[in-house]
Amino acid sequence: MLQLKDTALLRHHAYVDGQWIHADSGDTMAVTNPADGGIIAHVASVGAAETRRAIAAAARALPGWRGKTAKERATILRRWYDLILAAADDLAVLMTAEQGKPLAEAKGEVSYGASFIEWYAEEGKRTYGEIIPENAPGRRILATREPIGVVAAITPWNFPNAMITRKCAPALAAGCTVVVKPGEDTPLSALALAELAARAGIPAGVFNVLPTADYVAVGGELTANPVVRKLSFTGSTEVGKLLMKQCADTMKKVSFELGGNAPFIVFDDADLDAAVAGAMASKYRNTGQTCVCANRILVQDGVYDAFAAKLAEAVGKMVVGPGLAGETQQGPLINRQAVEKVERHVADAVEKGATVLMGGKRHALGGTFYEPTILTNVTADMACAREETFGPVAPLFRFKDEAEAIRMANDTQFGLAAYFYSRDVGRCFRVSAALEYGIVGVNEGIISTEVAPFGGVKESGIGREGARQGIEEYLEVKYVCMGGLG
Ligand SMILES: NC(=O)c1ccc[n+]([C@@H]2O[C@H](COP(=O)([O-])OP(=O)(O)OC[C@H]3O[C@@H](n4cnc5c(N)ncnc54)[C@H](O)[C@@H]3O)[C@@H](O)[C@H]2O)c1
Ligand SMILES: O=C[C@H](O)CS(=O)(=O)O
Repeated sequence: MLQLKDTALLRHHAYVDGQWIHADSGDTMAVTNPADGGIIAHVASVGAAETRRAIAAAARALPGWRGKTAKERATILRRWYDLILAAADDLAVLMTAEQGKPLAEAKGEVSYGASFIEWYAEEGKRTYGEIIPENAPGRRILATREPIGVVAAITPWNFPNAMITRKCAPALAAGCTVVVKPGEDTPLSALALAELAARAGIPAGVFNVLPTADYVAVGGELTANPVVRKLSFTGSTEVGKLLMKQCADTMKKVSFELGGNAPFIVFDDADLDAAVAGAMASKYRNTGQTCVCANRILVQDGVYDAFAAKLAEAVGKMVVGPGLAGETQQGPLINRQAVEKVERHVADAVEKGATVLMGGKRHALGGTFYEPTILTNVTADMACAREETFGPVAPLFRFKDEAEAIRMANDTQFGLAAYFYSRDVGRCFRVSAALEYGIVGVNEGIISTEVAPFGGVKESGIGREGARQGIEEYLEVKYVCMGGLG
């Protein structure tokens, strides 16, 4: 049984139009703890009909919500922010229980997620328009920014709190209303956010949450319903492509935060201890299950052996265990399929000539636990070079010079995050300019923050979240030509 201070945060129903509702069919889905496979809760699993009602509720709530001043919306969002921080311990326990990440990481995610609400409560007051010098006498030319309307948000399991607030905070601040479909593995974090939104005074219909195992039906309604004017999706590139096609018939505005294949480059002029610390943070965060995890570690020949030895020493100290256990630094993978993908990548690499320096097999804890792993002598023909492993595997590649490092780093259809370590300032500017990615960490392994524009290029996505840019995704520009002014 989950140990919560505020048991009302554990919700089992969908949240539609300010009401907690069962699925029309009575269907529920089990939410399991990846650490032990135990069932934490049974949650309503809704379908297309409930989705239509949620969209209709969001449409009804839109005039009242967009009709508030940005300051009035900011006051309510600020209350939501304060309530989330006050409930951080419970929100972290819920998150670790359903997703598996270590409790310390879960607490970090709650703060990170809340930071978007704090940031956009203020940004909503700055959605300035323009008065443009008229092109003819008797006119005033205005360009205003207006909320796009009803927004659909579809979010993943790996950051079950922050991926929701990173979308909903700018959307709500801009005056939009939102219908959220969270990942089916992790609905509890989303439903707890809905409970706190209600307590904060976010009006009925403004923020709706649809837990479901039938994501095809719910997603199908969200992408086909003409009342929905915007889809914001975070998840795999494969699903992103499908949803983009489904949105085409109603010409929705879309933004996508998709898969990655991050290179992590270590030049021979790098501070190797800093590079190891950065690699540990980037690679093994959330057991390697983040879109910006280092997926390929490229090390220049002259420092390859020294870096590998230092990394192995650090990895060997990691504590693997259930996320709720205090000392845990690496938890379980989300499910059996995730473990099987990691096993497939390791087996493929070894078969093609890679060496297992550390780990390389399921952890003695069983279940979905996997040993933190380092592979050496990895080459571009291996699956882990082309696909997102999404697990605790650090594949080390060799390169000779800067030109080869850049060519290897860019040799992918993905373009979300890239990292490199160097103490040569000229190299830092050259390489960050040459890397085909939306995000570049220079001598930094953790780069995500609400103040910066987060997003990918190529097949890693469209649009940005966070920063000034993040609210633009939920606004439309209206040009008003005011004539007859004499
Ligand atoms: N770029 C980012 O910011 C970011 C953040 C987190 C995760 N991701 C990516 O997400 C992937 C892992 O997350 P995941 O396994 O949840 O991804 P996923 O694409 O399988 O699922 C993401 C969401 O889409 C829903 N979904 C899946 N198929 C659908 C369909 N046919 N119709 C409607 N909805 C559907 C799921 O229920 C879930 O809510 C990785 O590729 C990771 O890189 C990217
Ligand atoms: O997994 C994707 C998330 O966007 C990672 S982060 O928390 O934004 O770094």
